[in-house]
Amino acid sequence: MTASSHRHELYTVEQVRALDRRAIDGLGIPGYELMQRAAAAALVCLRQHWPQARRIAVYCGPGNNGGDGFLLAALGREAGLHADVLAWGESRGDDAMRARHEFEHSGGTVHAWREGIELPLVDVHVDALYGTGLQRALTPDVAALVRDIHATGRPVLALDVPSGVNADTGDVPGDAVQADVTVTFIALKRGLFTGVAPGYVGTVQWESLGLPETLWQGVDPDANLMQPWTLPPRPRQSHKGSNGHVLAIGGDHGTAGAIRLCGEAALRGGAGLVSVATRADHLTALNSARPELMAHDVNGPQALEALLPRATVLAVGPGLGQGAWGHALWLTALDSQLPLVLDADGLNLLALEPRECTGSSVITPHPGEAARLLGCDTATIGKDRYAAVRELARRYQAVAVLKGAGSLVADPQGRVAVCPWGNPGMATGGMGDLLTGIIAALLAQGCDAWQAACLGVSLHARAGDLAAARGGERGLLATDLLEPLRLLLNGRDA
Ligand SMILES: NC(=O)C1=CN([C@@H]2O[C@H](COP(=O)(O)OP(=O)(O)OC[C@H]3O[C@@H](n4cnc5c(N)ncnc54)[C@H](O)[C@@H]3O)[C@@H](O)[C@H]2O)[C@H](O)CC1
Ligand SMILES: [K+]
Repeated sequence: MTASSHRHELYTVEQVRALDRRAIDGLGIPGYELMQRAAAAALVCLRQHWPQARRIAVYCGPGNNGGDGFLLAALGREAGLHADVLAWGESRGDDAMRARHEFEHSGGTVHAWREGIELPLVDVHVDALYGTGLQRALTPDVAALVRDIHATGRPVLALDVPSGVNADTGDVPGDAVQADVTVTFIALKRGLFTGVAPGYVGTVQWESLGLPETLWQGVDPDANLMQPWTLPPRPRQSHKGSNGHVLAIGGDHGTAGAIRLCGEAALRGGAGLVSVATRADHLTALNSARPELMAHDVNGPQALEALLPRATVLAVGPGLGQGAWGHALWLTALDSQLPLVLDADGLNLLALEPRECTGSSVITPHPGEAARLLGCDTATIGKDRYAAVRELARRYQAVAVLKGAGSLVADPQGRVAVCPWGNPGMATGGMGDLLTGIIAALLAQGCDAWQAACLGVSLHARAGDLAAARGGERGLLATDLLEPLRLLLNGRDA
């Protein structure tokens, strides 16, 4: 493996510290050398992104993140940049203090930052306040500094982690630096890619600090970033029966749209046949809107059971409701032991009547549904999305998709994949119904639950990015994703 193969691997802070230790104790590279390499890599990154920058301000915190900042400022001065350094708190630790002294001995001046002082007018602000050592919300004074930095309107380069972001979970307990670029060292921290963190990191640039491959031997990443991929082209002799039959179940009175979106997404996702089991009063609308869907009036479990023999995959929940009708269909679907995707009210019913799912099942909760499924509040889910998605998969013995910025996929064995695509325009009604249909379609085409969930989440999010790139995020509708989805599914997005 080359170092670049770590570009998609995500690690916990504890693992990164272990890699740190391995470099220092195992490879004999002093911690200070790592700091020097981090500073040099950060300066290269700064010059790449802002080649015209002449003046920088570096805000140094008390630990080694601050140490990186002092050395970056010293190197910047050597390279002809004007570097203002403002330090918050006394430097702790030999390396950080040594770095501060190196900056001062190079002729630099460290200004003690205190609340209310005027920030220097610069081209780029460098955030070297906190990195992986952040343990709690920023103190009010540092939070005020962060707001002052944002108020200047000048770009921000964050060293290793934007200060205020929990590098392990992606949670931001208070304020945090809003970076344009985050240059992160040695390994990608998993917290940079999920929860609220994606809104703070800007462009993430990974720097290996030139450490040898041996460093990573025996250290398995905690999670992996999804990469663009799609299904291989269809065999020429395909026929509609060879790509499965999705049966979408839902659409109680007044919520026909959800199950229609799910059914249509299953068609666009490549399923050979798609049927919809729903209320009688929706059939006309469904047939006229999308005649390729086979719409069935099911008034109860018996009517649904009559449809099951022809189905290969179930999509259960969009618009299902939690009344007697929906509950009876939900129970029949789960008892069928067919591969299934559970979403929306299908998940709310599961939270009320918890049970393990069959082998090939995928559950797709947003944070609120996840909270109900785990018996906690939504804030707890956001505090550690990795723990939440792993618990969902374990408890329900299904592949779990925890939706939201940086959607996560976990299997019951604890494997986790992170989606690096998607945008705020996708936070609108119907997007979840689409995802359910896409995942069902991929199951119907032979993907196992893990593949179907990962590919479905990535295609859905990439389609959302393509659609937003065309017309903007505001006003993005679920149906806007259907055409880009088809392009991506067929590898035609380039
Ligand atoms: N392996 C690598 O990736 C390298 C990491 N380097 C840099 O070192 C930091 C980690 O340094 P550390 O001293 O452990 O912690 P921080 O500098 O992030 O934090 C400083 C210190 O502050 C205290 N603290 C934590 N949270 C708060 C808070 N909310 N309020 C006040 N004080 C707080 C705590 O005691 C911390 O220890 C890493 O990010 C990299 O930038 C190496 O230099 C290069 C290789
Ligand atoms: K930082």
